[in-house]
Amino acid sequence: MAAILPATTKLDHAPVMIGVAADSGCGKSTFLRRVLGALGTDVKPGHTAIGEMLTVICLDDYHINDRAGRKATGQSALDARENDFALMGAQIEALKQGKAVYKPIYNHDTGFKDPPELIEPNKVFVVEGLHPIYDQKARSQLDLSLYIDIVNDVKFAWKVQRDVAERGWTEEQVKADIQKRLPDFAAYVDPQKADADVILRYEPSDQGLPYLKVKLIQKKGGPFPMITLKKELQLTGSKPGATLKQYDMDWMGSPATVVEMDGEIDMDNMEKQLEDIEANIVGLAGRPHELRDAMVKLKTSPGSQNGTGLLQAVIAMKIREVYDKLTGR
Ligand SMILES: Nc1ncnc2c1ncn2[C@@H]1O[C@H](COP(=O)(O)OP(=O)(O)OP(=O)(O)O)[C@@H](O)[C@H]1O
Ligand SMILES: O=C(CO)[C@H](O)[C@H](O)COP(=O)(O)O
Repeated sequence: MAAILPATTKLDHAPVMIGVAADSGCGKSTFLRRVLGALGTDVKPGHTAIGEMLTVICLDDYHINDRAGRKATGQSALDARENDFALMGAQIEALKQGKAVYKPIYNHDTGFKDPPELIEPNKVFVVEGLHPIYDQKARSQLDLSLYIDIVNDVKFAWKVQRDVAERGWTEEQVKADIQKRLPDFAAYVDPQKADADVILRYEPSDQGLPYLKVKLIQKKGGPFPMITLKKELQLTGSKPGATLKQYDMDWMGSPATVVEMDGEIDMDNMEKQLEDIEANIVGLAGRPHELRDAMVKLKTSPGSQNGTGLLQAVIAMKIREVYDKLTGR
């Protein structure tokens, strides 16, 4: 079976490719729901989520070995040597050219590789996983790349909360698992944040965990259409309140403009506070109250009260802006 098929479908524009790099369990599902909302489309859940406008490719499918194979090599799935970047790059390039591909499948339930599946052309592809920006070939096909940068203390707090409550792990086991992944994460995943167009970084709040300080780090002169703030904004109400501010910084050698939110929206006064935030943002390019409405719609999803949800919703609207610009929609 050929891994790449000739172009058959005539799209009226080249597919738009969005790369989302993040460690596993970092909230990509929630983020993708926000992107679907901004594009006004939906996908059918399945191994590969596919809709009439957008297809989500999980790059775990390009793991070379199955779980037992990795045990034999002694290498983790984060290790570049465990991922077929040549095939990944060739298939992302083919999809960008409007071709169909037979993409491999890595089955997380069984730990085996399943038979390849046919991926047909679509208007937008989100390629998400550990390494969308790692290899030059795949990276060069992306119209926009996002890195979700979660500092270890935050990752640890979330994982403990989920794995201890829902999966029967002890806190020590969660800690050991994170520690085991750290060297390969630092070697193969984390460096991608230097090359991403936009970085969403989660740190502990100045008021300490569980509150968060979230930074939207927008590289200057790149494909991400930047937002700025009219002024610094303080939101009061229930603890801890929130501060939104903006400043410039050097991000790993690139000049960047950062919009930061530290703290939380008062959920009893959510709509009003979101209106104040939305009115204070310059360059959002949305419909009136779109940000407020998107946040209210997903208010029970993780992060909807803090900067993770707010700035994910902003990025989702920006993905639509990039799509509109590239396709003349
Ligand atoms: N913004 C957030 N604020 C707080 N907790 C979060 C946030 N995003 C994710 N989490 C935590 O992480 C867990 C995983 O989130 P989610 O289900 O969206 O990730 P995922 O899509 O399974 O991860 P991935 O696809 O990256 O493996 C949630 O159950 C929640 O505990
Ligand atoms: O980091 C990961 C990406 O999701 C997984 O650990 C990797 O894909 C291996 O999967 P599994 O643990 O199911 O064998």
